[in-house]
Amino acid sequence: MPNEIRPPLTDDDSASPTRVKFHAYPDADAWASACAGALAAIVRRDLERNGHARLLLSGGTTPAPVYRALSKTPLHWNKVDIALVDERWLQPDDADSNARLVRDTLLQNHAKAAHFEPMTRVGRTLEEAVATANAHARRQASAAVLGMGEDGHTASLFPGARDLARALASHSDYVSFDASGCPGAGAWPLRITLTPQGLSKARERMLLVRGESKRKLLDRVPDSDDIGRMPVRAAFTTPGAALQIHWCP
Ligand SMILES: O=C1O[C@H](COP(=O)(O)O)[C@@H](O)[C@H](O)[C@H]1O
Repeated sequence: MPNEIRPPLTDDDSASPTRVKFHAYPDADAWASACAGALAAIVRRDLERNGHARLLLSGGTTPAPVYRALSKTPLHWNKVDIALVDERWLQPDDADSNARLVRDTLLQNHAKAAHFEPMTRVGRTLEEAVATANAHARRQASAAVLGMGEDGHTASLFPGARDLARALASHSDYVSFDASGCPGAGAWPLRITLTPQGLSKARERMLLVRGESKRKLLDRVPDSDDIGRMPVRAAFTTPGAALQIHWCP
């Protein structure tokens, strides 16, 4: 992957420590409850200020305990929109879809009343799904909740993918993404993903990370100058809200 790929909106591509805050917790329970508390505070603030709130959520394996904890928080969930940071090109109820993860973990308990916008729908083409995600993205997100894969991907921005440069440079909030040949994409190479352009608009930015190997990976991000190999760097360098990293072993 060439070195020259850069996020489009970044004047200064150095990952400034002033824009990144690292929160470490002793265990998964403390981590989940603190992250859920931080998200609840963001939602509450936007409900008070604007009368509505909107969260962009990642899938994968990491965030489930946070979403479960958040689902039990009493909020005016009927005024909250839940959308996805990225999705695998699967039917909306597929067990491996990010929509299913959000439904099974967050959209329970109090949070059942939230309004969910899955990206995929039976009969919807990939192009229609991307267009719909971009139309919904006109409403500013209260927060974008990101994850990070062991390969350094975030959202569905995969290292070494042929679509990466196009996604990083896109002026759309969401794009389709072909991650064929990227081991980190698993059995689901075709994706829809938030771009740095979309990320730049979120009022708050969180990165949820667990485990020692990912912590070592995180430590390497500020010194990595190759976003093509380390797309999570976009979370550090894209202008906008500071990046709040929440980590536990
Ligand atoms: O495929 C994906 O992976 C990332 C990271 O997932 P994890 O299982 O390592 O937590 C996730 O953030 C993204 O939403 C998902 O589509």
